[in-house]
Amino acid sequence: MSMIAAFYSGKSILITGATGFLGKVLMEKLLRTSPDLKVIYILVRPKAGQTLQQRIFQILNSKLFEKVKEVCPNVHEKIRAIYADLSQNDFAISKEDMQELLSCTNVIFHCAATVRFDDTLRHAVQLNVTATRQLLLMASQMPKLEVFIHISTAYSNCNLKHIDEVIYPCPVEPKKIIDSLEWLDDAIIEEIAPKLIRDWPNIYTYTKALGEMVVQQESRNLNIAIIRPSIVGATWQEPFPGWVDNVNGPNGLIIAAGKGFLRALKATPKAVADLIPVDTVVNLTLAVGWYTAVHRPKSTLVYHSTSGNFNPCNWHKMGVQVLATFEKIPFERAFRRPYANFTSNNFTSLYWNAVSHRAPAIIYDCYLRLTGRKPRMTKLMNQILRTASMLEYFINRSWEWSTYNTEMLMSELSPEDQRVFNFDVRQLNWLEYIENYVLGVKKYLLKEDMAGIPEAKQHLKRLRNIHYLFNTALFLIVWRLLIARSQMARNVWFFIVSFCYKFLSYFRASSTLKV
Ligand SMILES: CCCCCCCCCCCCCCCCCCCCCCCCCC(=O)SCCNC(=O)CCNC(=O)[C@H](O)C(C)(C)COP(=O)(O)OP(=O)(O)OC[C@H]1O[C@@H](n2cnc3c(N)ncnc32)[C@H](O)[C@@H]1OP(=O)(O)O
Ligand SMILES: NC(=O)C1=CN([C@@H]2O[C@H](COP(=O)(O)OP(=O)(O)OC[C@H]3O[C@@H](n4cnc5c(N)ncnc54)[C@H](OP(=O)(O)O)[C@@H]3O)[C@@H](O)[C@H]2O)C=CC1
Repeated sequence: MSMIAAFYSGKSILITGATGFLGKVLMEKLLRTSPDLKVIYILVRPKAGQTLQQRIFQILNSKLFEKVKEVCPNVHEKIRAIYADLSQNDFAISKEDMQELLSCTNVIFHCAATVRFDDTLRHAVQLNVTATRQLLLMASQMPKLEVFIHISTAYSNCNLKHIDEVIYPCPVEPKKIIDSLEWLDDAIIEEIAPKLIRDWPNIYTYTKALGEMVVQQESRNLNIAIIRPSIVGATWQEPFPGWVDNVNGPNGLIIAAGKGFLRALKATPKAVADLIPVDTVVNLTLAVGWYTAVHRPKSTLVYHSTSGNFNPCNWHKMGVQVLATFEKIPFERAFRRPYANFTSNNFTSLYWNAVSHRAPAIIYDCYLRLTGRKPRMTKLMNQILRTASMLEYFINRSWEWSTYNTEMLMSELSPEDQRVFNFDVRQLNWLEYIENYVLGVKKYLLKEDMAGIPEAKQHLKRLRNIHYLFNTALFLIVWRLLIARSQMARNVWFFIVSFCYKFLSYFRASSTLKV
């Protein structure tokens, strides 16, 4: 019997961010491995015209939850959705709901965050710092609480090269920032933001670092642990390989490359691509929840959920495998044939952007205009290039994350727990994982049918022919223009023609001799 699964049985568990990528996989694994847990409270807000109930219904009826229903048929009864907006005071939770949460919760998983790199400082602080503080305050009023797990990011200290499993202080106290945001107006906040974030690459990583500091300062006598995942990718094994559901991180770029929009990326090929499958992060998170509740470490432990020092893969290897998978399982209706170049050189990157990205977009938009349609490619290309430039920081550097706590925990697990809650990425086969990842992007994000693969391959062949035709025509036009204007070009042309003629004559003569 798994000790971890047994620990969660009969428990009332509160999850924030349960509608997000990580939160869904966490909820799924909990319900599948501990179907007799008491209840999972999830703090949800209505979104995109959907009520709370509609959102939960959609999640629980998705493919991700198919396996759960086999072991936990009453899965709908196990989930209790509570209306909450984490950017509001007291999370806008009703008094009755708050009372229930305070009196019943045994375990908290705090996953909610704004993960946008370009969010406003005010909103990012509200979500990633103030809401964390508020949740800790709530936690301190929960008599039955056994453990509080805070999900941070391995990049919260990405201004350092070597990162230990400790909480690093930020130059400005989170409390001071929270207080000043109360009276400063938005324009001033945006003006001071770059000065505040200093050598952090964006507001997201900076506010996640502040969030960790808040956890340390407000921990009181709570039993807390922090998980720091690196770049969270599609599922590796559970509940099935390749599941993914949003365009964050590598996902959007894989789509852009597979559809032939993105053909070059400013990346350092040898830099470590520190991807970590989402199910690995979830397994570690659940194991940490159990360990922290049962062993009650004296201080707040930080666990790195990274792959680089266990089983490193670099961007070159990853890119090559992504491209190889596009050959086997192409995406439908590609704009151009998938091809990608990683370059770390600024000039080359500018060149590729002009020639491989902007020029084809402009030509295609001209074609759309001429055929009476609305141009859209330049706008889309600008969006992709903006996204790629926001991710550049992370694909041009390598970090070293120490993993003492993660390794210690691995050795504390029973063989059964090591199997059921496997977070040992040494066993991960990158080539297989990336192939499943790309397949998952096609199936679950793009919702493309596998039956369309032959047609997609045909489409790519047509694009290749168009490409050859275009290049030949371009070459002939340029050459014709050159010959018309330059004596030098004419000389070269006559030299080539006479050389070919002589070669052919010699070849003919020697073949006649043999006969
Ligand atoms: C020789 C060999 C060579 C071989 C070469 C082979 C090459 C093969 C190539 C293959 C590539 C394989 C390797 C890839 C490298 C991956 C690097 C990953 C690094 C990740 C680091 C993460 C570290 C930290 C991890 C963490 O700790 S946290 C998680 C990370 N957090 C994020 O990733 C949020 C980012 N995002 C935003 O920050 C905002 O999204 C924002 C972008 C500002 C837009 O913002 P905005 O312009 O306002 O646009 P939106 O309104 O958001 O969206 C407007 C429209 O664009 C869509 N769209 C939103 N996003 C994205 C996105 N990404 N990608 C695409 N589309 C997106 C959205 O669907 C909407 O479409 P629509 O609905 O209009 O149709
Ligand atoms: N994805 C990654 O690569 C990495 C993620 N992380 C961390 O993991 C955690 C989860 O990330 P991930 O699942 O990818 O992110 P998502 O963006 O997929 O999910 C974010 C979750 O937070 C919720 N949320 C955001 N704002 C509010 C609000 N005002 N009120 C209530 N809920 C809110 C979202 O709800 P809604 O659905 O309503 O928007 C959603 O459930 C985060 O803490 C992130 O920092 C760390 C490293 C890497």
